[in-house]
Amino acid sequence: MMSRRFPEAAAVGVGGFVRDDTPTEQVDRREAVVASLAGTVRDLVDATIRTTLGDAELHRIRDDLAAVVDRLRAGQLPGPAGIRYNSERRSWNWGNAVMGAANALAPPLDVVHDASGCHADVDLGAAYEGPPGLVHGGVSAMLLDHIMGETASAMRRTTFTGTLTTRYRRGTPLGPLRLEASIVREEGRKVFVAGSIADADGVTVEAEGVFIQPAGAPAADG
Ligand SMILES: CCCCCCCC/C=C\CCCCCCCC(=O)SCCNC(=O)CCNC(=O)[C@H](O)C(C)(C)COP(=O)(O)OP(=O)(O)OC[C@H]1O[C@@H](n2cnc3c(N)ncnc32)[C@H](O)[C@@H]1OP(=O)(O)O
Repeated sequence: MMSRRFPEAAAVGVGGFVRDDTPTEQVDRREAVVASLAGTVRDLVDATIRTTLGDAELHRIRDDLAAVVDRLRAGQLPGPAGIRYNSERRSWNWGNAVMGAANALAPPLDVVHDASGCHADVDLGAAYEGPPGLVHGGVSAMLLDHIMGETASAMRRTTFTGTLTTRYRRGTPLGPLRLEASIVREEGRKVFVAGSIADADGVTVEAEGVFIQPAGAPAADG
């Protein structure tokens, strides 16, 4: 498996874009496997939060899980997963906090690029609670940061969050939610993006963000 820095990443001084010539079909197969594992770990997180079992049983379960962790540790990357891509332009970032297929902490967000920007439908459970029954404000900001960042990047350029402003109009209930984002305008290396989270009754959080193409990164249309 060949590995070298993505030239654009080197230009902007950011590591972690790694060329990886695993064929797409093999990447897809592996992604399904790690996503299935992460799905079960996500169930584990939810089950752990909501368990009412007694202390002795929880100690036994903890020991069983510690043994599972040891099995996973038998083969590990030396650091975080980063973003990998192959010559067919298939890229994968399985550790990403918001959409990483292998990351049980990620809801995960399945972002769809559409004509006006991006949207995603997500169903947030007990692990994302802040106020009782409501989504943690930091989680809302994290999900918006991601979908707005993907919108700014538009699958063709690197942008980083410069400023993200969120307005929490009312509590966001746990359960099914819709995220949307679109580009408002661009000024040089700055991309201004609007985003929102909505439940069945309408918008709960609005956001504005300035996403910046780092100096040295290729021009928007380059
Ligand atoms: C070949 C294609 C490849 C495509 C690859 C696509 C990959 C897509 C993959 C997956 C999508 C994932 C989506 C991710 C979503 C999540 C995003 C995050 O979580 S990002 C992590 C959090 N953010 C940071 O850690 C940034 C840390 N900050 C910085 O790195 C710098 O401060 C940076 C880049 C933001 C600005 O640095 P400077 O050196 O470029 O900035 P200066 O030259 O001083 O300013 C340029 C302009 O920007 C304004 N500016 C600078 N900083 C600003 C800020 N913080 N807020 C607002 N404006 C700012 C300035 O006023 C200036 O504007 P004037 O040109 O004068 O009009």
